[in-house]
Amino acid sequence: MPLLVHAVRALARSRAVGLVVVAAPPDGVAGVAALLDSHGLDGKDIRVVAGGATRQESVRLGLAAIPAGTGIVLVHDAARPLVPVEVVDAVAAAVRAGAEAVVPAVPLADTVKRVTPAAAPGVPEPVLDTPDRATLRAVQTPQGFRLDTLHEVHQKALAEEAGGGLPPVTDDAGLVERYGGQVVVVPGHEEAFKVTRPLDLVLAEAVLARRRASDGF
Ligand SMILES: Nc1ccn([C@@H]2O[C@H](COP(=O)(O)OP(=O)(O)OP(=O)(O)O)[C@@H](O)[C@H]2O)c(=O)n1
Ligand SMILES: C[C@](O)(CO)[C@H](O)COP(=O)(O)O
Repeated sequence: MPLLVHAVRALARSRAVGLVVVAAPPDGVAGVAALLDSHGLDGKDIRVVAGGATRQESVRLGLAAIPAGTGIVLVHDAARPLVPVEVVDAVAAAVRAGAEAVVPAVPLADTVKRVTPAAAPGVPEPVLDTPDRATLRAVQTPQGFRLDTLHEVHQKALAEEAGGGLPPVTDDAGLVERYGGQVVVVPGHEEAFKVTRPLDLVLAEAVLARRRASDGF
């Protein structure tokens, strides 16, 4: 099953989710819609829209497809197909309980160094400092927001970009932070990792095999 289907299914399985909007490559909207249609995803309403050139633009275009009056929106990566439903539920619950922006995250296993990035790959990089690992978190998705909050920060960012302003952020919570909002972290899950490198695919296969063996997932 394609990773995208797993990612949509991970959201659709949550009782907190009523509608899933998928931002697809503009020339792939019909194909993605047909793919998702063929998988009958928990009977949830699935809409596919044309995405943008960056993640931030895709999110903004996806937001436009969400009915006004919706209270909570979760933004997920297709690249995090195995997020457990408990994480989806916990993020939605934290927004419902009053947080304006919620991020699932896990502590870091590695010590992290801040460096001056090298001009070319392989060139030694001078270390600037070592942040206290206890204060760092690796953040995941889905990230949860009040719809009005997320809409407002995306519109502000769009206006700034039009004026040649700040570059796109790498996650939506970053936009809330940029405009002074309060983001909170809730526990994420090691299985919500991002499938980016070849080794991640091996790990994803192993997680799926374990789930199949243990609960017929
Ligand atoms: N134009 C884009 C680019 C990305 N995404 C979303 O953002 C997620 C992360 O995308 P990307 O930055 O391409 O992640 P990776 O492929 O993991 O690349 P890298 O970590 O190397 O940046 C994707 O899963 C997708 O859901 C999007 O909606 N629209
Ligand atoms: C949103 C995210 O997955 C949080 O870790 C991450 O920032 C996405 O980054 P990418 O470079 O767009 O994959």
